[in-house]
Amino acid sequence: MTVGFIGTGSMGGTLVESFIQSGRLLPSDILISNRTRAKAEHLADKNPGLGIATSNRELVSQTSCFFLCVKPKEFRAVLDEIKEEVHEDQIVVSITSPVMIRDLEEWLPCKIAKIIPSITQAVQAGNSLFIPGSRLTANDREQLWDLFSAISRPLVIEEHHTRIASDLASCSPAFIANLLEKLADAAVEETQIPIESARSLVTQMAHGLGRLLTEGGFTLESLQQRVAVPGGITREGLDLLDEDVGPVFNRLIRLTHAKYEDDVVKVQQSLDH
Ligand SMILES: NC(=O)C1=CN([C@@H]2O[C@H](COP(=O)(O)OP(=O)(O)OC[C@H]3O[C@@H](n4cnc5c(N)ncnc54)[C@H](OP(=O)(O)O)[C@@H]3O)[C@@H](O)[C@H]2O)C=CC1
Ligand SMILES: O=C(O)[C@@H]1CCC=N1
Repeated sequence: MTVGFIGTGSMGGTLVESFIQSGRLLPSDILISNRTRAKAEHLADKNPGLGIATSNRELVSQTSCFFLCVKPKEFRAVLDEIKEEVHEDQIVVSITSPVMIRDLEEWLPCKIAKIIPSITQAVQAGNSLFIPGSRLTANDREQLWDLFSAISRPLVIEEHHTRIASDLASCSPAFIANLLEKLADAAVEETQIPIESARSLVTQMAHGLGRLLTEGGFTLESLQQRVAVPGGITREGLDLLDEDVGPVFNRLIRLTHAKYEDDVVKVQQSLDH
C-alpha cells in the first residue's frame, strides 16, 4: 500500500521520517507533495526512495491512504484541488484539530479519520489521538491503528475532546520545554550557574523523569511523594508551585480552547460552499 502525505512541513515531515525510522514504512511506500516543491525535495534527498508527486491530485490518484498535513486555513485550497480525484475506497487522514470530520465527510466521498500526532513521534514516543470517522470499517481502523502503533501509542478519543487531548499530548512538549527553560534561566539569574550547565541539568532530568513515569513504575503523585522527604526542601517548593502554577494552567487551557473555537469558526466559513 502506498501512503501519501500532502504537506511536508514540520509535522508532515516528522511523520514521514518517523514511519521510515520505525521500519514500518519503506521510503518507496511513501509519496509526498508540498506546495513549495523544494521542501519535498529536501525530504526526499534525506530519505532516498521517497516518491514526490507533481501535484496533490497526482498523489491522490496513486495512493490508497493519504494524510492531510496542512494548516487549517490551507484546507480549502487542497480540498478544492483534490475533491474530484478522491474515490470512496480511499482513506484520508487529517492531522488538524479544528477541521471537523463531518466537514471532511461532506467534501470528500471517502473514508475519513482524524489522527492528531505529536512532536514526540519524532522518537516513536507519546500518544497519537485517533478520532475515527463514520465511514471507516473495522478493518480500516485496524490498519490505521497498526500504522500508528509503530510510532506512538494511539488513543481513541471523542472529537469533542480533541482540543484538550491535543493540549496535553501535542502542545505540552512545547509548554513543558518552556517551563524547563524558565527553570534553567531562573537558576542562572539567581545563582550565576553557567547556562549550559543549567540547561543540561534540566534536560537530563526530563529524560529520566519521562522514563520514571513510563517505565519506572511511578505515577505523578508517587513520584512527588518519593522525592519530597518529610520536612525536606522539595516540599517547600511543591507548596509554592501548588499555589502559583495551578491557576496558570487553568488560564492556559481556557486560552487554547478560545483560540480553537475561533479556528473552528474560521475553518467552517472557509469551507462553506
Ligand atoms: N507541529 C506540531 O507539533 C503539530 C501540528 N499539528 C497540525 O499539523 C498541521 C500542520 O502543521 P505543521 O506541519 O506544524 O505546519 P507547517 O506550516 O510546518 O506545514 C504545513 C505544510 O503544508 C504545506 N502546504 C500548504 N498548502 C499546501 C497545498 N495547497 N498543497 C501542498 N502542501 C501545502 C506547506 O507548504 P509550504 O512549504 O509552501 O509552506 C507546509 O510545508 C497543523 O494543522 C497543525 O495544527 C498537529 C499536531 C502537532
Ligand atoms: O500549535 C499548533 O497549532 C499545533 C497543534 C498541536 C500542536 N501544534
